[in-house]
Amino acid sequence: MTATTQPTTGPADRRRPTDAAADDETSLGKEASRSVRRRSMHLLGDLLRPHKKALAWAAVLVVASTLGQVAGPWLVAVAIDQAVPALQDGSVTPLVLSGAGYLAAAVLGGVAAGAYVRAAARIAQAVLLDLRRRVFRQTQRLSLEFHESYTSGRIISRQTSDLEALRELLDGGLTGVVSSLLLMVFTFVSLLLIDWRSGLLLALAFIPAWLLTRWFQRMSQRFYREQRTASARLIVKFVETMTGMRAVQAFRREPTTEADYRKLGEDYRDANLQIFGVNGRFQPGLILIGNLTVVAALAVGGWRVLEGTLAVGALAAVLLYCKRFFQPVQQLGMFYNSFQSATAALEKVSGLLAEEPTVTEPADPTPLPPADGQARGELRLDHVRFQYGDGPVVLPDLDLTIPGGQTVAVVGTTGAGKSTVAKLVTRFYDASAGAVRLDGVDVRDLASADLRKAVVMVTQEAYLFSGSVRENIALGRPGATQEEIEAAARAVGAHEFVLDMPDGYDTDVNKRGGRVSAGQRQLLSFARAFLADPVVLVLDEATSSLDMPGERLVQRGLQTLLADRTAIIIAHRLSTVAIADRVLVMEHGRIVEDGTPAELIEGDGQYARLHEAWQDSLV
Ligand SMILES: Nc1ncnc2c1ncn2[C@@H]1O[C@H](COP(=O)(O)OP(=O)(O)OP(=O)(O)O)[C@@H](O)[C@H]1O
Repeated sequence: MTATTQPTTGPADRRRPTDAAADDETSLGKEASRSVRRRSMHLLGDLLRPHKKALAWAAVLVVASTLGQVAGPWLVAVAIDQAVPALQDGSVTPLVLSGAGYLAAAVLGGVAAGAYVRAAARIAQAVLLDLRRRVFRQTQRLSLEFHESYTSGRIISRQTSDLEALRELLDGGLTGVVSSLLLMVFTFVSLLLIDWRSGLLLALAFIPAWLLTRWFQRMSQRFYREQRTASARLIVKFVETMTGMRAVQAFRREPTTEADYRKLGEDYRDANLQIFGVNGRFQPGLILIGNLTVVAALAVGGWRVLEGTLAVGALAAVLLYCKRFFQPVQQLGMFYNSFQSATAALEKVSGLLAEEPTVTEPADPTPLPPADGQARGELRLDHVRFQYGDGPVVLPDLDLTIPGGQTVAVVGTTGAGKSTVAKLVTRFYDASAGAVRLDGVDVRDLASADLRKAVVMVTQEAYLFSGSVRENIALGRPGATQEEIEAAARAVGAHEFVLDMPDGYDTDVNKRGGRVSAGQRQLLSFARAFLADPVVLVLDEATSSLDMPGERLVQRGLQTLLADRTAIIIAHRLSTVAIADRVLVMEHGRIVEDGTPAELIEGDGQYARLHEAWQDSLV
């Protein structure tokens, strides 16, 4: 399909506002923002559900490691306030016990922290693998309509940079966030238990820290969205330019594309700078609040020690706790960055995953009538009306019957709707009204496997997958034997040049058929279609990229391919039209002429004029 590999712009972009289309918005409304968040959370829940047990184990480990950490200052307080005085009284045991306790807490904390990191990593990797697969499966599942509006660059950025952002968060960030949060809570509770007045002081200091964090959250959420959008646009531009490199160079578009790319690169840089600007205020702000709190705790605590209302050891523990409390806050701030970027990524990925195919599989498919010696492959377009999304009507009312076995050539001015007819017959799109029927069965009622077997489309692009020539032909019928593959290649006239290739049928065609000419690529795709042996064949502009000798070669292959099956050929080349039983001339979505090539040439319509001009061009 041309459309799946070439990003479209223009009309496609103003069509159906897809769920995923929202991902280009940088500032969403409140309601939209909430629904996007709900959608992301739902996806996250869905991804984590299979790991419930592992998550519970990780939670046990993180609690154990945090307990190990907060026990330290408390044991210091015990040592100073109780063990040291006991030592002065001649008893060593309390000091030995608190020392041993400190050691045990440190070992427990360390071992549990290590096990937690490993457990969390296992969950994270499993979730990422699951998500990667889901995104890939989804992009294949979605209809052509989606791919024509959601550029391939955007899908690439979903699968790469967005999943990368999630990986960064899950790999390290999330582990850190959870243990940091827990450490803060445990530290605060321990402080309250040791000296509730200092606890209140800390709670007071937490107010400006909280306000600062909220400000940071708001700003960075916006800037991270902008950053991700800017990064996606940059990738889209890059992919578009690379996939359309021929057109870029042919039309000397390099300066324009470079200017566009530079502008997008600058936008990306600016978005990043904004993030750093916010970070640059948030981090030092928190450090300042943390240090001021320690100073205040020391001043108040020192005074109370002098007064005799606070023990020296308790003061030491208070100071350690105050200092420690703000360490995770800082860490949280740092993790918050990757958290933000991962949330934005998750929003976009969940948008993609929430898309539903517009062409759906019937719940209760109708089988095609069995072949009973009668000609099969009758196509009927029953008062078909069609428009792309909510765009203008492309086909107002197309009523057409193509008897089984007939070869129909469709010609007409550009934009007349010829390719649209092909897309409806192959059910890449569904009619907006009316129906397309194959042997009397509405194509919407056919199982997609049956439809794909019965109707095959060969496009101008004749896409070859990386792999051998054999594999590429065999795509027509998986499991075909070497003899069948060769027979198909022979039938369409591809066998000879395949044998001339370095490894014959085992030659790797490389990506996009780099080693074969356009005509040869076309013949290989004919062989693939021949092997598939469909009842209906649709050829979209199949010969338009060929030179004359190449065309003659393809022409012969084409005739073999068309024999005994219904065929719709959308062609600009009148040489292809000549082999058709019937010609349809289309204009503005309507059939304006319908007849055999000879009849139309005899007449004085559009086709006669086209044919005359073509004849003149040949002399
Ligand atoms: N994916 C799409 N989204 C929105 N509009 C589309 C899409 N594809 C085609 N159109 C519009 O539908 C109309 C018919 O297009 P179509 O491709 O069927 O014409 P065509 O006769 O095959 O033209 P050509 O000979 O140039 O290939 C055009 O106006 C085109 O702009």
